[in-house]
Amino acid sequence: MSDAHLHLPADPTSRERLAAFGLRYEVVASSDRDAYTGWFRADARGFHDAEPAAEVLAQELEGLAFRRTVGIFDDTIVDRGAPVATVSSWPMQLTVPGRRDVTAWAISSVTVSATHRRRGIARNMLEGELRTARELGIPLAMLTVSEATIYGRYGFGPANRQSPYEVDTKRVRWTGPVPEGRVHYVNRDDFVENGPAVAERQRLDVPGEVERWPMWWRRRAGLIEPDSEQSRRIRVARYDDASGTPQGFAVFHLADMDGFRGTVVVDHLLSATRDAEAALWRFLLEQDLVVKATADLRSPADPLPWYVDDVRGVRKTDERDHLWLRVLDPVASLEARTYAAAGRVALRVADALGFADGTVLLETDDRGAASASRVAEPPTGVPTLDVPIASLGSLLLGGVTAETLLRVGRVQEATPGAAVATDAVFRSPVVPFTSIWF
Ligand SMILES: CC(=O)SCCNC(=O)CCNC(=O)[C@H](O)C(C)(C)COP(=O)(O)OP(=O)(O)OC[C@H]1O[C@@H](n2cnc3c(N)ncnc32)[C@H](O)[C@@H]1OP(=O)(O)O
Repeated sequence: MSDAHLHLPADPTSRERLAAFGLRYEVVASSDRDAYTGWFRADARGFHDAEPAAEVLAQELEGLAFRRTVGIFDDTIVDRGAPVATVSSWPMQLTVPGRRDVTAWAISSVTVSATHRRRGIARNMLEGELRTARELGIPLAMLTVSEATIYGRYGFGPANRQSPYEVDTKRVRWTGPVPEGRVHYVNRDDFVENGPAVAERQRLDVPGEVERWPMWWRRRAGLIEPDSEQSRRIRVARYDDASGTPQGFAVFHLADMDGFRGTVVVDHLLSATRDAEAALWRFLLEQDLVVKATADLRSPADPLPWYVDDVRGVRKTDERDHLWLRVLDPVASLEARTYAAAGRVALRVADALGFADGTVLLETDDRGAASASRVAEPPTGVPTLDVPIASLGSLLLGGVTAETLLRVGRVQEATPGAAVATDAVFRSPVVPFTSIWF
């Protein structure tokens, strides 16, 4: 990863606009320990988290230094060391249909202090982020969100969904495959050591998957505060294939153990092969002294119900938006993925912020390769769809059809049948999913 994003100054347009309200908008360098610490304190406060413990803070200061951290400062407040707004961002690979990836601008830690809300600070920060990404030549931005009502106004559209599951483990019997490899208990360090290679083999399988960073592994394994009660509860099981290569991990803990009728809480299940996925689920569902298994953050298309005899023993307890995408360069974003069929479609993109406004002609061949170009007008006879920028983000990974967006008024047909023609090209066989928060 280049570190150009760490050195680019804060976006001048937002800097000027925020200065008019007496606010300083600045990149906080990780080398400036006091300011950097203040930024992390403000970030935690913005999400109503506890003040970070010293040992956690020390690790965050090192482990998240690959991110660009931006703060907005109000020099008139008492606690001037902490910014009144935070955002962090970095380039990260995003998988798109066709087992390909594209560099996207990941945005995280968006907070505005409770004392400074609803006066346009987030708007300036987000618009600044988008201009920064463009300045760096990055074709799209992405985030996982706390609320679904915040980011549409900046041109982000929901691109995939996530679900938690609950299994009545006494009710179901495993009917899925029983692979040849083995499940082993391993210590938590093993997940940090061998997990990244497994994730790297899995990443391109599913559109919407993203890269992970070293601290993610340590946090997931409970190694940030290894001696806390919560961390000590974490167990890790690894699946090795018949040749002994690690192909998957289940990170889990046991809850509600009173009366020996516990719950297996699956914190993360990672698998590079179908065998690993099946073996790990079987291991988790067949625990003794347990009556329930729960797993948060799984794909709404997870095969879990199909592994067991009584499909009603597996319940999807919710389903909601997860990854949101904001296309900045429609040509590069559309050309990054492959397509289901040969075809020509014109997309008249409306983008109030101007990044992607205009018409793009997408031409795909029968191998799925695409070329996209900006055109003044859609060529005669080419199916043409009017696409607000947020809807382009929703369509990109194939997580929703143009036909659905047409029904609900989130795209319009400029030529009759354009939605069906778009879907014929955009259709993707793998339901997009992002298996982490960032
Ligand atoms: C990727 C991530 O980090 S997701 C995490 C987002 N952050 C959080 O959830 C932490 C708690 N919330 C906050 O810190 C703040 O409320 C923020 C960052 C969401 C918004 O900050 P503000 O500075 O108050 O937003 P700002 O004043 O710029 O408002 C911009 C617009 O968003 C709207 N808006 C702001 N927050 C919300 C919200 N939570 N729900 C719905 N609309 C909102 C405003 O009404 C305004 O609308 P308009 O464009 O129609 O005028």
